[in-house]
Amino acid sequence: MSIPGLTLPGLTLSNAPPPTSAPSPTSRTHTLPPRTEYRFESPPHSPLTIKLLSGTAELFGTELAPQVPYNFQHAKGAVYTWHGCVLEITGAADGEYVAEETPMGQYANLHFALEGMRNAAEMGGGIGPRVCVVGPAGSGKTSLVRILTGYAVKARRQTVVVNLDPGMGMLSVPGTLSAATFASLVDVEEGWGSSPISGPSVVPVKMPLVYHLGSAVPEENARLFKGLVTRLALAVTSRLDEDGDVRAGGCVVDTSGSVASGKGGYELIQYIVSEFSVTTLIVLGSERLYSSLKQLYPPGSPTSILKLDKSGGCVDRDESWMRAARQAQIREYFFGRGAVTLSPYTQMLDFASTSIFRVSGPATSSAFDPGASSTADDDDEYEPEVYGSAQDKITPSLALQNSLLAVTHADPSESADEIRMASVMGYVYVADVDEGKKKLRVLSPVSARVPAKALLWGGFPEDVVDLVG
Ligand SMILES: Nc1ncnc2c1ncn2[C@@H]1O[C@H](COP(=O)(O)OP(=O)(O)OP(=O)(O)O)[C@@H](O)[C@H]1O
Repeated sequence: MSIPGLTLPGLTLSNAPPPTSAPSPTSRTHTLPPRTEYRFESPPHSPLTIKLLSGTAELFGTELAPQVPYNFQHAKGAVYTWHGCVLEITGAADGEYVAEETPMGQYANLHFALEGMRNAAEMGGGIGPRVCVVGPAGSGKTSLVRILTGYAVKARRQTVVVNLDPGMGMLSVPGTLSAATFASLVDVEEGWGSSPISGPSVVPVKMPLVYHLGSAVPEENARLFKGLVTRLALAVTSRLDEDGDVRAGGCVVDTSGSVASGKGGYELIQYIVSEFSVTTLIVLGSERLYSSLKQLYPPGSPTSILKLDKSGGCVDRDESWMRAARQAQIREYFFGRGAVTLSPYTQMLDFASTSIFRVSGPATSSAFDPGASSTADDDDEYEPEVYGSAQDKITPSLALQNSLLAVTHADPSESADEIRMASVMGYVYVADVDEGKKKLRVLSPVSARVPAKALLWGGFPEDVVDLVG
């Protein structure tokens, strides 16, 4: 047990420890005193393996099972211990050290405060805390959301996690916005774990609701972003309203660092807070942001603001690191990871039977204007580019090769805006385009025919050139 008084359901069921083996010659051990963490950066091409030999430890809020090797490749992270532990590390690290100063005490206190709100909600039949984490890029927002989710699961809560940072996907590919209820263990190695559309998983899978934003930062597509935020918020709110198991758990929303940059007077943060009726706004790593938001949400407003320390372990990731991480996430979506190897399904599609819509150009419909009443639309300094309408049905060409297509729930006959705003069933990868035979060879994570729905192409994430040989 990492945190006194909490139990971790399901761990032994999903991660049975293998027989203990003698340490390999390349391995080393680290003895961690209580309340310290082992921080590591694993290289892109060889795994760093961490095994808990004794004591208790957790990675971003999820407890490590004893004697189980966890593999990390092209990853940065920290294993924290409340009561002390011994770790066995195997493989080369790009960087590793044990840190004594961490904000984990603050994060645990926040968890207990949220538990208090959840208990009160349970007693009164109301909805639990709606938490939103904001801060600059690399300030540790996603890590904190994972920690809060892991602790909520340990406390036997069900919490809805919402990812509004399209830079990396949650239970999906990059370029998406998504929401999922976490009632079971969060995957230690894989971040958020697997969704059913990408095959079996060692830990229980979560069913995400996914939308295709198709850009890396919300401002590139601010209007569409708002529309999708509204749709996600409606879905999450109705889930919280209707599902008694989830209601008290509330939700935790992760955001993109770009919305904290101050452009437009934090208009997108205000939009998110209002759509999700956020009760608790957590600011990480920026005094300026905290001070500005305090003016927007003074004491007595329904949203309370809390500033927490950024972990000294948070590391900046340059564009080439992020690009490699995105490509790895897409590869895992189709092929799985580590022991869970998936067999994606290849199929041929006739040009005539596909309805592919290019994502580009300004949104034209006046009906699609979810942010029209927003004050910042009048802000002269803030002129977000409005791209993203599903405008033209295209004839497949070589330009599609190596790209992802979002398979939406929309029928091709629906309006351009409905198609653009539709939720996504999953993604297929265009492995080959034969313009002569008018056929596409696509890779799909499930062995079923690609349904005759509207497919979206373009934008972000970038092409993955060597996904299939
Ligand atoms: N305590 C820690 N020790 C080591 N690495 C850490 C620690 N906390 C976070 N990191 C790493 O730092 C990087 C940035 O953290 P994180 O992704 O949580 O930040 P973020 O604010 O969500 O970033 P972005 O806005 O760019 O998505 C990640 O690679 C994460 O794994």
